[in-house]
Amino acid sequence: MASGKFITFEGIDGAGKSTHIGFVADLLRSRGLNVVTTREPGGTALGEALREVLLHQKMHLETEAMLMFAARREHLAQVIEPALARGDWVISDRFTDATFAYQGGGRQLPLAKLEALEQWVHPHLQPDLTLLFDVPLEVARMRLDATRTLDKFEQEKADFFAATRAEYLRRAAQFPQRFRIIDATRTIPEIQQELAQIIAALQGPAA
Ligand SMILES: Nc1ncnc2c1ncn2[C@@H]1O[C@H](COP(=O)(O)OP(=O)(O)OP(=O)(O)O)[C@@H](O)[C@H]1O
Ligand SMILES: Cc1cn([C@H]2C[C@H](O)[C@@H](COP(=O)(O)O)O2)c(=O)[nH]c1=O
Repeated sequence: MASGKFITFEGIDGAGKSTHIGFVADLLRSRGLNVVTTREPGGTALGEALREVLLHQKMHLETEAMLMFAARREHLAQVIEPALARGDWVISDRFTDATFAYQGGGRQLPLAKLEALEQWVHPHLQPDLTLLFDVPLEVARMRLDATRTLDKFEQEKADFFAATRAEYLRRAAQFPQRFRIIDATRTIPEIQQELAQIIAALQGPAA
């Protein structure tokens, strides 16, 4: 059986990552692949309940980081690991890079503490491909303001998002083999054209 791959979408709030998940999933499905789309925090009943708490309640920053990993543990056990074991492809709207970027960069939690949690929760699994949707803060803010009521993270100030974006970019430089930085200031069709090329290269020649 062909083995599925694990693709994650990352970026600061409003960068535009969620807009493209359906497009990439449809591309893969059009090639006959089984695709599971999911998100973090969330993806399971417990994860979605934790998401409500995480996105709307104030808490100690270490509690926040540990709850992100608790939701992830359940997500891995119930959704991600079984899907990959079946040979399905998994697309997740955020994964552990988000914890490093938001709790490590934005909230300034020591990265060593997050590395310890990562080692505990998924010592042997990393995404095959991480698409980092990158935009300047002002662009992200404008896109968010246009659309919705802001949650706890989206209400953070510019310096929080500057630190979050910087940590994403630092990780992209640290793990160049799995990260692709997408210039998300471009139009949606331009971005989709690049995504199609990246996915084709990841998948290899059509059968
Ligand atoms: N390339 C683009 N150009 C213009 N508008 C865009 C672009 N990409 C997304 N948008 C719009 O920006 C808004 C935010 O997009 P989206 O929800 O995909 O962002 P996101 O990065 O997933 O945000 P969050 O992480 O907060 O969910 C939406 O209204 C979407 O239609
Ligand atoms: C996984 C994860 C997420 N977050 C933050 C990032 C976003 O502000 C929200 C999720 O909302 P989205 O609109 O679905 O992207 O949660 C975080 O701080 N740490 C994490 O590990």
